[in-house]
Amino acid sequence: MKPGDTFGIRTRQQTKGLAVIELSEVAYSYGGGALFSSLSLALAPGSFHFLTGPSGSGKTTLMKLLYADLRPTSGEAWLFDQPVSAMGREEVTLARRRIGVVHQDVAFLDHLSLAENIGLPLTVSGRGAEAAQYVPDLLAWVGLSHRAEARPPELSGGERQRAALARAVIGAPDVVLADEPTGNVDWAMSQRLLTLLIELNRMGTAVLVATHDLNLIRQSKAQGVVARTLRLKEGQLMAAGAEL
Ligand SMILES: Nc1ncnc2c1ncn2[C@@H]1O[C@H](COP(=O)(O)OP(=O)(O)OP(=O)(O)O)[C@@H](O)[C@H]1O
Repeated sequence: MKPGDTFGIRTRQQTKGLAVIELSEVAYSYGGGALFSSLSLALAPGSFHFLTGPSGSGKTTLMKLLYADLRPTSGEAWLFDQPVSAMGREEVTLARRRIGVVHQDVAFLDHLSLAENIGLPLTVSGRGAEAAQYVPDLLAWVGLSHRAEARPPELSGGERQRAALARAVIGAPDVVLADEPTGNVDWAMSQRLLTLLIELNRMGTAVLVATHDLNLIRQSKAQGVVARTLRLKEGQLMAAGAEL
């Protein structure tokens, strides 16, 4: 596969309606040199991607472009078939409700309980009744029912990561973007998180996981996941190969 290839994801015209999120020949710079000059990637509904690459290669930046936290310097990003360049703040906010993000540095509101934190994406949008309905199920799904009333500072690293995943999916997103979701946890916990992500994907959610952990990617294959692994290096996105 050549650098710059779009991984079978063709051109924008051919993919219209086939991607939940798409980047088309996107460039990005923080102000110095270009981090990316022409990146293309489309996440099909229900797809599973891993994103690897050396530290500083731009994985977090790429994820921010995928949920329109950053806007491309040139090229176009599409959220659910809408070009981000034509979207106002309100439209981006609405589109983001369909995207669950698990950040590298998980942040919670420390004065709220874990249950309240998980329900927050719904309660802030006036859907408190739904939060009350779904939070217990989500706590059970991630194995944290017994920690519902705990404050975030009391949680272990693995508990925080699982809670972050529960919070990311409470709005039933079409796609989940997880940045190093297993960064600070041991192998058993990272397998548990991977299993949760696989379950989500089997229910139809598109998933993209940025990770340094090649064992995690191998493990997903052992669990029968059909995942595409991309490697970001020197501004180029390539299919990862031999090392897996
Ligand atoms: N807000 C910012 N302003 C300026 N430069 C930034 C900013 N955020 C990131 N960078 C730089 O952009 C490059 C890519 O950073 P990014 O965090 O996207 O990489 P990464 O692959 O996610 O790294 P890691 O694996 O270490 O988390 C790095 O050189 C980083 O220093």
